[in-house]
Amino acid sequence: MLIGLMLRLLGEHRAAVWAIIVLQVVQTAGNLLLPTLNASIIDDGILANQPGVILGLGGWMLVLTAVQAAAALAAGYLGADVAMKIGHRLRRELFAQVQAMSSQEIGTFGAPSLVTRATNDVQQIQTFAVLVFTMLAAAPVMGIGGIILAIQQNAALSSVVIVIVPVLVLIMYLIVRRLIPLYRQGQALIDGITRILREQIIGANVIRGFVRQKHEVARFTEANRRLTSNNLQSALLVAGMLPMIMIVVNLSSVAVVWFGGQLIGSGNMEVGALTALIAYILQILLAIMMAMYVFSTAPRAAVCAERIQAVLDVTPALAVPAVPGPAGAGQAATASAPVPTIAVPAIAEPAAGSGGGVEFSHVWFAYPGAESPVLADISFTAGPGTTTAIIGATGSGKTTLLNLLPRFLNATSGEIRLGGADIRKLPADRLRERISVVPQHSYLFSGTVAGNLRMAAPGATEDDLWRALRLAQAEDFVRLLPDGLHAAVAQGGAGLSGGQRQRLCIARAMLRTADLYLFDDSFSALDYATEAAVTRALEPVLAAATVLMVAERIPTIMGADLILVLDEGRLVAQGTHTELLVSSPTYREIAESQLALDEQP
Ligand SMILES: Nc1ncnc2c1ncn2[C@@H]1O[C@H](COP(=O)(O)OP(=O)(O)OP(=O)(O)O)[C@@H](O)[C@H]1O
Repeated sequence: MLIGLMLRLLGEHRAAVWAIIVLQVVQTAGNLLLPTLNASIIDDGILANQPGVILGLGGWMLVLTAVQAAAALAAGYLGADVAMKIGHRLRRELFAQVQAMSSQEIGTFGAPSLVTRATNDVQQIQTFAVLVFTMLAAAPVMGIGGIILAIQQNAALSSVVIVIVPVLVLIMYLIVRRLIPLYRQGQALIDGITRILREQIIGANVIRGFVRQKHEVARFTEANRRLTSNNLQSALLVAGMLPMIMIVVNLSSVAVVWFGGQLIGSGNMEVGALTALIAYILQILLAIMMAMYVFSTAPRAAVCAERIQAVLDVTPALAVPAVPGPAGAGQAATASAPVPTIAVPAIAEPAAGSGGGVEFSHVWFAYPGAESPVLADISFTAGPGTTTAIIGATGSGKTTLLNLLPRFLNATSGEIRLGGADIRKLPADRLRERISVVPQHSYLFSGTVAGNLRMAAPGATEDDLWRALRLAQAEDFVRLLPDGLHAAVAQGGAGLSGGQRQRLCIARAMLRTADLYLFDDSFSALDYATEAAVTRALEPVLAAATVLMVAERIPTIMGADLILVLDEGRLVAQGTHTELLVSSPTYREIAESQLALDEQP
């Protein structure tokens, strides 16, 4: 997985990667030549009393060192540059993928894990790439070159390497085998701690309100302890590797000096040759250590690569297939739901000027892994220029039904038509351009009031923005903000009241001229008078469009052309207010209970 991912990412940096390899070869070759020059200085210069040789070879050593330093610098710079670009690309790919994923798909990973994958995991891959460029590229040249040059100095003494290498490889194998599960567990623990932190920051007031600080501190402390313990275990293993290697390396140096000393004593070896041989053996061992270090970090990078690839491998269920497959393609998880599925027709252009009439025909929907469908066999028609209200108990599937239209969720079976065209045949963006949504939870983004409104219509003028604010009864409070349209809005709209946020969301939706407007309980935070003012203002603007609105309050919906009554995912009745009062016991029950509440003193 790691190799596959790296090869794919390095594809567009081939020239830079080759340059890094060449530069590493140059700098390592320089490293390898230095002991031979040094041996010549000792044997042919110092011992032979030849100052000219010492100066000449010393000069070459200086030149070589300069070249080596320049190559190392250039390789380091290029390596870091390519690694950062890999990280940049991975983050971009992950971001685009998360944008394309449906809420169910995001839910399977969890938002905190996706954040860790796009930050920490990418960082691990980046760090690994730097190590590969700096160490792994140099290690083979250094190791193989060192062996050749060591044998050249003395073949018999060089055989010490044959003993050491398997010992070092065994040490590395044992440690890496233990590291892999630890790193895998470590990344999951980071996900966990991110999730707890996120919940505690977002839900700070709930925690304080229920005086649960102690419990939350204990929860965080436990997660923190487990992460620390995991990190300590892996750090200890990596740290323990170095002394073990050093023991093996030092013992081998002692052996070389011992046997080399005897060879010099018997006149079978020069002093310079022994110094060079020791230097080469150290270089061979250094090469092995570098490779071992890279391999000891590889398991963490491999785990991260696996986690990143798992996200990238998701085929977003909402992506419009080039050649459409069966319903729910890319939505494998829904296959287990006990609902029928049908084939998707081929992509076709929607009928031009067909308006925004909505038609549901035997639509079913089940969340992935759910035992029973949330929506069952829903059929209704909402003509252009009409308002259709959806009412039902909490959890009856109202939001789910609305979410099917812009394909935030894909129907498991059945057909939904907008303006006569099957919505699965339309590219998601084109479909969504025809729809304007006021979501149940009024979410605003960090920026300004104008920036938030222009999400719906980037080209809107300030006059347009004020007009939309006026429709949503939001003009007055925005005028009172210190910078008006340019007042800062915090993430999520913190700093604004629920009603203010809701009115800004309504204004945002009103900026878009759409065929279909979806209001999901969009007046719930408004008082009766404001709600009545908003609906009055919206009426002429929405006259030609199709409006689908979820609402809890009977007065909000009683003027609707069609009211759908949902009960546990089933459409139990449809009609106008007057019709339903007669024909639907469920509707009558809702109406009577609200009336009773309203009449209470
Ligand atoms: N992401 C999800 N995964 C699994 N089940 C879900 C998910 N979202 C909602 N549900 C379930 O689907 C059912 C319908 O939810 P939905 O939000 O559509 O109801 P609703 O009628 O809009 O409720 P409310 O009036 O409380 O907003 C509920 O039983 C809920 O538990």
